[in-house]
Amino acid sequence: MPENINTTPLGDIERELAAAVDDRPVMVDVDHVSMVFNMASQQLNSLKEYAIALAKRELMFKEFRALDGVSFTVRKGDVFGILGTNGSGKSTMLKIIAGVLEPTEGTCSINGSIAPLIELGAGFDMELTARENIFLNGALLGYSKKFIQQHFDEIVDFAEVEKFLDMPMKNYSSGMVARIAFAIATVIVPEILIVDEVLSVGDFMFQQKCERRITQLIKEHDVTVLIVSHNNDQIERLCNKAIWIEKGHTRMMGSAADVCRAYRVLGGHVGSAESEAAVFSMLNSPTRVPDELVSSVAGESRYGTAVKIAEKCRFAQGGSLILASGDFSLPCMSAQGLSGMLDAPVLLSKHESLPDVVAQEIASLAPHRIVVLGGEDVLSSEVAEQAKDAARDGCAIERIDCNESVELARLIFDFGKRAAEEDGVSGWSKLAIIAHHDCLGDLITLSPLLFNQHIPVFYIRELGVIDDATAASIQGGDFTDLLVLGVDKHIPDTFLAACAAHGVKSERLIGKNPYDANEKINDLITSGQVEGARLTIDNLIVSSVWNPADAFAAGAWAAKTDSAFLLEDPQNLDSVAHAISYIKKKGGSVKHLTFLGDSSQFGRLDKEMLGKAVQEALVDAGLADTGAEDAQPAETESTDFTSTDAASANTQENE
Ligand SMILES: Nc1ncnc2c1ncn2[C@@H]1O[C@H](COP(=O)(O)OP(=O)(O)OP(=O)(O)O)[C@@H](O)[C@H]1O
Repeated sequence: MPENINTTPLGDIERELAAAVDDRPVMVDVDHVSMVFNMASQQLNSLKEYAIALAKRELMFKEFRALDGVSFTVRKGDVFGILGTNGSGKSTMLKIIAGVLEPTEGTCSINGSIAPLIELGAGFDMELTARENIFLNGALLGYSKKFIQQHFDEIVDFAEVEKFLDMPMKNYSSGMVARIAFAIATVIVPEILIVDEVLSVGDFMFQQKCERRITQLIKEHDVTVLIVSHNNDQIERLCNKAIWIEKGHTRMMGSAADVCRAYRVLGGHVGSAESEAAVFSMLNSPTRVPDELVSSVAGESRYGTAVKIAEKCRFAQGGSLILASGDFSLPCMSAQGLSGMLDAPVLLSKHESLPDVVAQEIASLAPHRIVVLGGEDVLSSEVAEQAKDAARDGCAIERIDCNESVELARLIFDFGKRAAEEDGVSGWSKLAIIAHHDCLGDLITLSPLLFNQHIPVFYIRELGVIDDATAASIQGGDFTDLLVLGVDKHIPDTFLAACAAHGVKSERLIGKNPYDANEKINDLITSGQVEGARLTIDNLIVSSVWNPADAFAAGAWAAKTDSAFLLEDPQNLDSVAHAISYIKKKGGSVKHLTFLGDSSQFGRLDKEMLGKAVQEALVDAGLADTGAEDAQPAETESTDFTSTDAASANTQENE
């Protein structure tokens, strides 16, 4: 678990505690419970070492506070969820409620019979068969032998283990153990059912069966249930109330929907307390996001995404096409300027074979020329063949034959120079970029400018080392300006001085962190500082820092749709808070968001939060209504954040 995880309360815990008072009987009353474990402070490798240390009175203990002053009340019929990241104290809390542990401070009162499903297999002897264990475990839970005999078939039926009854339980999977444990514990109708772990180890079908049984116990018998689960959706589905415990502290308490919502966005995520407060406040803002404000573009893979992007760009048929490897980012970034010069889409391929979706797009674009970026090690000759087969007859394959990114970038520049002369198109910009390999995010952010202004990108070989051929290309008279992505140790001042001697002015672009650099570059793009270019930002293309490959080929699309890139790490609250404040700072100029990638990159709430920031900025700028009368509670909000086509509407508008 990250160390810098926040533990301060979110929302008003006292108010929630007061609000919890109603007429239903209190079944579980947890009052300022703390649990302190004593742990040996030095590492002892054997019992012998332990005994010696104890005898010598050298054994030092340090206290570990697994729970710190936690209070809550569970009333009859409540289904109460406990959320928290690993090691936050959830199981300890349930063990205290089940009477397995005595709290160090505070009290825990229980009113009714409990069926605890806490430590799976705790009541089983793994050497015995399942049949024997059903009796053993039943006895431990206080059931008579006769009662078990009467309910034996019911338990076996529910657990679906009939065929394995006479097999020792040591051969059972954890899911099968969970099935039997759940079946035994719920064969009687307890007043309080405690469910830990069980719902997360069984398979999906069994989990659903357990959920149905729990729902039945609640509806038909008014059973009170406490559930610990890592599965947010499960807690939200089953529970009416929830508490979020983090490192033993209560972070939030309230309706399961509210707590799960906050946990989804903030739980286990790192970031400063200020960032978290900003994100939490946006999460709770009642602003309604109009459907058309947010869309997504996602193919089934990076190859499919690049195709979708190319489709949105509406490139003319019969032109040029650039084929790059989906595994190497640097050539893709170097290709953005060439892509702009030739008005050619960049499509991505695997090394050994051309993905079908790419072959189809090549067929539909019917290019007269395909520029293959890289040698045999980058894209195999089979790929080049398959691309040629997919294209129309007579399509020329021109390979820039080099397997190494630094040299390949330089050769792309040479290729562009020749192509501009031969095709009579406007050639390279007077501005070049030199970058350190780790500046991928910066290059993605720059890619609309690279496309729009035909800017080449060169790379350094290693820390402080610039190839002679690269230096010669930069200083050879084609450029007047150099944008430097990297600090002195990457690209030394001595090199910049040599460039100046050749009439090439340089400027370094350095951000405090990737998000700051992202903002600085977007400011540069929109400032008009780069000669001939003042791009506007209507649309922000939000790309996950974890999956930049989706953005490898998106420069053309961004340039053609007045878009800029916003790089975000949805699990890093500093990044999310930065994105929110950046959008707000743009003061209504951003009118649309397009998220790159599927729901594994950005969840519904991630999209909703940035969508709210855009909408609020538009309202503040007088460009949109508050929509206050439409505002709906968050959980019933109707916005569908999965639509994928607002961006293509956007493309049409802008073309
Ligand atoms: N008997 C014990 N002695 C010492 N430390 C303990 C003991 N039981 C639990 N802990 C510690 O207390 C903390 C809370 O543990 P607990 O099992 O309650 O967390 P949890 O939220 O249920 O975690 P998980 O989601 O991983 O199951 C952990 O750091 C754990 O190592």
